[in-house]
Amino acid sequence: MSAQQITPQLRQWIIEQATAGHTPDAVLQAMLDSGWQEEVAVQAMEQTLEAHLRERARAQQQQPAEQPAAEAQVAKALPEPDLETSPSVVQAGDREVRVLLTMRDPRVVVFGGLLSDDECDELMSLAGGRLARSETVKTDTGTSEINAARTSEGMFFQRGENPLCARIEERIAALLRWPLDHGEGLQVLRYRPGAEYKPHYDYFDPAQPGTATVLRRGGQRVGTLVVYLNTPVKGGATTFPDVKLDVAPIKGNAVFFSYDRAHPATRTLHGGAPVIEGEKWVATKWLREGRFE
Ligand SMILES: O=C(O)CCC(=O)C(=O)O
Ligand SMILES: [Fe+2]
Repeated sequence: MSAQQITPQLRQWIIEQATAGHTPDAVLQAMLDSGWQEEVAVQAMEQTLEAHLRERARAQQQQPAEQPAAEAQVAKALPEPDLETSPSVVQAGDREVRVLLTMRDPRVVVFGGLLSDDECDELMSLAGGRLARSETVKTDTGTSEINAARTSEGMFFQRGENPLCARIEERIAALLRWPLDHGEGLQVLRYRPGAEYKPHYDYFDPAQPGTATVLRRGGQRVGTLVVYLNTPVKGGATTFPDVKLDVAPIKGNAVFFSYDRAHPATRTLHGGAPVIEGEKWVATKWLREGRFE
């Protein structure tokens, strides 16, 4: 076999598997199953998930820390736009963004014109060639499978990977008053007709065995910003079933929601409704409670 390269795509795939809660062993096994040389696979894992591997060694000696009861957690700082002086617009660094809707519980804010049409088009074309059907590793067998709940195709950019991503990341950091280094790289998803993302929570489930490990890198997710890169012809709303809210996917607009704890009580259950006609493209930015390096 010729020398195998550790590509950014491979590193991104490893991070996706880890953030989906799969153990390093399962991820490694999936790589070996799909033809990676063990030496290359291990090196890729180490480079990508040093903290992850350190935690695995530690986890063999100690049980993961107990999660405090949801009620016992104290209020923590969250990403939040500055809407105090004006309810209709917010200055997001280099761009003025419209505020179209705010909801207190769950905290949801819909923004208008976060990205220009040109920025949306450029982001779609940068992501286009790198889209792959979102795969996850089956925890029981360690093999890869297509996740039926998520029929979109996706890719991750590294943070600051290109000038456009860097500009958008700075804008989002200013918009939500949340440090740039507390954000994951932008994820781009494309839904074709019939594709959907069934209702889910974006925080890492404390009941999953892999979660304690995943949290070593940046801690919990505390906020999500979904930016619409195009306007599907029909379907594709972002839905919040607990509060019966549907957000229309409109090019350049974005929906933000935050969650102070990893618990359904946040009412941040949400999904991408099936696309009926045309395609739907989104860029998702997840915000962590700590530095995501
Ligand atoms: O496509 C959508 O509207 C929602 C996307 C989403 O939930 C996510 O990326 O986590
Ligand atoms: Fe989500």
